[in-house]
Amino acid sequence: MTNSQRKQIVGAAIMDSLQSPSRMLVARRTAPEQFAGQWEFPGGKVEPGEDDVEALRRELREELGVDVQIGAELGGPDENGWPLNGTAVMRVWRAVITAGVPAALQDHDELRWVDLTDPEELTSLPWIPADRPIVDALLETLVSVDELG
Ligand SMILES: Nc1nc2c([nH]c(=O)n2[C@H]2C[C@H](O)[C@@H](COP(=O)(O)OP(=O)(O)OP(=O)(O)O)O2)c(=O)[nH]1
Repeated sequence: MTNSQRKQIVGAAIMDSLQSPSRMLVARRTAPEQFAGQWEFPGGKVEPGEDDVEALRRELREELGVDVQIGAELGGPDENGWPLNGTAVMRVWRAVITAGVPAALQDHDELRWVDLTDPEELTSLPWIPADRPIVDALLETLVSVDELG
């Protein structure tokens, strides 16, 4: 399957700080049935004609009611990010909230700020299975920043 046939999804790892993150905002999906009750990075599909980052800003406004500053991308194994299934791939950026208080306005029934200093708080959540490698990669980057002091 070529890149143009794959659905491009964008997601945000919303943290309390881009420089020294200690908490991340995660969201529990309500639909479709196969994902309901599972945790994810807020975001969604890029619409035709939309830029990826623009799409992420729109999704975060619609779903959570927040504006964000977008930080560095968490690069995945694919040039378009992280493969989700046979037909979709997701780019993920670190982000911080610049306006608004996040609320589960659409697509989610719970939001949670998880403590990144206790990785188990993050890894013990029932994530969408395709997100597990992304969560692991994110935790790895936090460890390496820590080790560098
Ligand atoms: N937002 C998001 N979607 C994910 C993640 N992991 C994962 O497999 N997905 C899948 C679930 C969906 O099949 C797809 C995202 O579609 P979506 O339903 O959130 O997109 P959308 O808000 O634009 O939805 P819609 O317009 O179709 O209602 O990617 C993740 O961490 N975040």
